[in-house]
Amino acid sequence: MPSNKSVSDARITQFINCRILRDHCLQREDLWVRDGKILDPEKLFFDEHGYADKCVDCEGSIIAPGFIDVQINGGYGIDFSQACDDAGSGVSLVAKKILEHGVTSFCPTLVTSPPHVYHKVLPQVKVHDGGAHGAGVLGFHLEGPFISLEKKGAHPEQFLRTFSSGGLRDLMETYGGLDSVAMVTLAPELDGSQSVIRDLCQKGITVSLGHSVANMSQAEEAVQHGASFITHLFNAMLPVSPTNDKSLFKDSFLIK
Ligand SMILES: CC(=O)N[C@@H]1[C@@H](O)[C@H](O)[C@@H](COP(=O)(O)O)O[C@@H]1O
Repeated sequence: MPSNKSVSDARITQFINCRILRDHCLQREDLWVRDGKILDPEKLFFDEHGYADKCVDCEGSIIAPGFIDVQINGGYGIDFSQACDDAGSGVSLVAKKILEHGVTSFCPTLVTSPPHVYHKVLPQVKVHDGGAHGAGVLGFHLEGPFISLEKKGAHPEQFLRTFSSGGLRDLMETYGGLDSVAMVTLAPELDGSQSVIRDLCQKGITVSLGHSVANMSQAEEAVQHGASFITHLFNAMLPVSPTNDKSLFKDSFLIK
């Protein structure tokens, strides 16, 4: 019997023989979907008197939300931070491969690089949805170059920058544009960073704090200006200890 057309014309799919994550464990249950939305079977049967139009046998597979990878620098022989002519193909290859590992969307990430790398790579990749062809691209994650010299970690020192031209101008000179950018990692203790955080957030770009020697009040101010993420927590920031009230780490609780 088909779905109840008086409620909706959209077809209903029933996934059977699958395991779904509920209450912290995998449970054998059917899953009902209409128009991309999971349905409550009780409402479907008793209120709507609806039934599935299509049945899919999952043969014991797990149905779970996809992973979102917000920091991936490349893979499968591709380095996103290379200024090449076919950056789009590199991103597409990685998008296809990571789908096999359950990643359904991601942010191709560039480490601290000279301006010509951003100018070359960023325009070649557009934000797009995922599908059977590969994971969706949420936009670039630009990790640096506005980070702390002291906590540069593996990032090349010669390309680090400060907001010496006032903020937004430094961003534009360095990155060339922000159209395909989803996230920027920066150190909030750099002069001018607070207005940059506000400007980025107003453009819908997520600001992540990292590679930083920020103290508590600098991190707190960054959160107030819109920062909402921390890049590789514990790594490349001041250490935390019972007597150290300076670490950015303590502010991760505020961000949460
Ligand atoms: C503490 C530190 O410096 N961490 C960096 C990280 O910021 C960077 O994203 C990654 C790139 O790795 P890749 O160059 O091998 O892709 O390298 C290191 O893990």
